[in-house]
Amino acid sequence: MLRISDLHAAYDKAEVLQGIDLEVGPGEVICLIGRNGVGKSSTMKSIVRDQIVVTGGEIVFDGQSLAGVRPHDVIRRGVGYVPEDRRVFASLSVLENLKVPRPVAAPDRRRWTVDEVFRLFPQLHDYRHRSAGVMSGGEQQMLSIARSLLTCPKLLLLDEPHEGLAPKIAEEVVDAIVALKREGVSMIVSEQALNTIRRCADRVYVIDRGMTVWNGSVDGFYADPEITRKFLMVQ
Ligand SMILES: Nc1ncnc2c1ncn2[C@@H]1O[C@H](COP(=O)(O)OP(=O)(O)OP(=O)(O)O)[C@@H](O)[C@H]1O
Repeated sequence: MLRISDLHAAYDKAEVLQGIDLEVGPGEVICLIGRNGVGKSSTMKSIVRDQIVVTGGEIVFDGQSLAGVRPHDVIRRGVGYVPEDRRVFASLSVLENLKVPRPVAAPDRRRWTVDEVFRLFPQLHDYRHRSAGVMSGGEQQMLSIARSLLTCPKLLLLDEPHEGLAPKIAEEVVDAIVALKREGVSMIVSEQALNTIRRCADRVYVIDRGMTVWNGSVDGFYADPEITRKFLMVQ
């Protein structure tokens, strides 16, 4: 579904990605792990061409290169993106936010309706007439995921989905990720919480200094304490 080979990417002249290789298969959930600032968000931004410039390597989605494809066309092709800062429209109500995505005519893709995303996130239904800007961080995260589902993604990119959320809300967001996995949605999740990795990941990629330095199964990840020591502990 998605293959990234030797990806290099830069903000202005600062090259922050210097060799990312990864693959996501249909229905697969992979977690990107690594210390702060190693390039997890930048990898996702490179896929959707958000702020960053790809300077080398290749990103192939659904058999087609994404080189030169404009950000909104990447979304139209079936990549859903939930950025770390959520980007809900603060002055619009929950329902109005959910009406923003334009319907996609793609018979091969799972279509999501507003009612279905309300079933996934019942709080959003309760608050459907409330302004998004006054909702809590967790509710905004749910709204951002729900809105992105309405673009009927084949692949969903979730950047630190429960960053800064209270534990109970964070758990609800993880429950939703697990439910989406059951629905067969492929996902790349930037994740630090080991509990979440155990619950949803099929495979893990460890990123360090803009490069993928390890990948393997979740069991393989936990079986090798050296990986955590070398790439995840703050030095
Ligand atoms: N918009 C930007 N302009 C310039 N540099 C940036 C920008 N966004 C990120 N960077 C830099 O790129 C590098 C990689 O950052 P990135 O956000 O991808 O890391 P991360 O692994 O997602 O970390 P975190 O977990 O802290 O979000 C860092 O050195 C960061 O300072």
